[in-house]
Amino acid sequence: MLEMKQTVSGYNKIPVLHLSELFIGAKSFTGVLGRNGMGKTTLLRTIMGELPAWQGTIALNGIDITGYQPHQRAAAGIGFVPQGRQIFPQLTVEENLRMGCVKQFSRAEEIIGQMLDIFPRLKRLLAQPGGALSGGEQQLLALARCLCGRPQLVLLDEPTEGIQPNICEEIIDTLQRLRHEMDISIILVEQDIEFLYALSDRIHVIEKGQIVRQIDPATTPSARVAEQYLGFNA
Ligand SMILES: Nc1ncnc2c1ncn2[C@@H]1O[C@H](COP(=O)(O)OP(=O)(O)OP(=O)(O)O)[C@@H](O)[C@H]1O
Repeated sequence: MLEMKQTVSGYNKIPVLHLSELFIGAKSFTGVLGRNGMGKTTLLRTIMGELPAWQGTIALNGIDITGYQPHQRAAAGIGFVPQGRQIFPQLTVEENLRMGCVKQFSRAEEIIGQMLDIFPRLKRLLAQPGGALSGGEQQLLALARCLCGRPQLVLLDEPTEGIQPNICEEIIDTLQRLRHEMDISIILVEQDIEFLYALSDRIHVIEKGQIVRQIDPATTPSARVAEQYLGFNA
C-alpha cells in the first residue's frame, strides 16, 4: 500500500527524517515508537505531504505521490489525525462530521450514520460545539471526521495524549472494530507502549529520524521495549 524509499525531509534546510525504507501493507496496523523529538510527527507530516520530501520517493498503491500536495494525498486515500486533534471548536459535532464528508457531500447523511454506529458516544453530543467536548471525546470526533473521508490509510499522531484511561480503552476497542469493519491501514504514533501493543501488528522504533528496529509485539515483551527505547519500565 505505502512504500517510502530513501526519504529525507526536515525543517529550514535541516534534515530530520532519513528513512532508508518503510513499507506499510494493506489492512495493517503499524506502530511508531520513539522518544520526544525523534521525528515521529515529521514522518507522518512527510507522508501527508505537509512537509515535502527533499529526496527519495513515496508511493501509494504503486502510484508515485512524492510530488503530491496534501489535498491530493487526501484525495488519493490518506487521512491524518494530527496531535492536538484540530477539530473545529465552534462547530457542532454534527457540523464537524459534515466537514469530513466534503468529498461526498451527497452521501453525508449515510456516512455520518455509519460513523455514529462506530462511535456511539458521539450520538448524544451531535448538537454540542466541538470545543465543549472532553479531550477523549474530541479525539473520537477527530478520528470519526477523518474516517468520513473514506481514507485507505489513516495517520494517527499520539491519540492518547492527555486522555483519561477509560477513553483510551474505548479508542482501542473502536480501532479494533474498524479493523474488522473497514479496509483500512493505520500508522499509529504513540508513546503509550501498552496502547501500541494492543493495536499494532508491528512496531517501528524511530531514533534521530531513522527506523532503528522493528518489533513484533507477539514475541517481544513491552516492558523490555519501554526500558530500552523510552527509558522507563512500563
Ligand atoms: N516546525 C518545526 N520547525 C523546526 N524544527 C522542528 C519543527 N517541528 C519539529 N522540529 C524538530 O524536528 C525534530 C523532530 O520533531 P518531531 O516533532 O517529528 O518529533 P516527535 O518524535 O514527533 O516528538 P514528540 O513526541 O515530542 O512529538 C525535533 O528536533 C524538533 O525540534
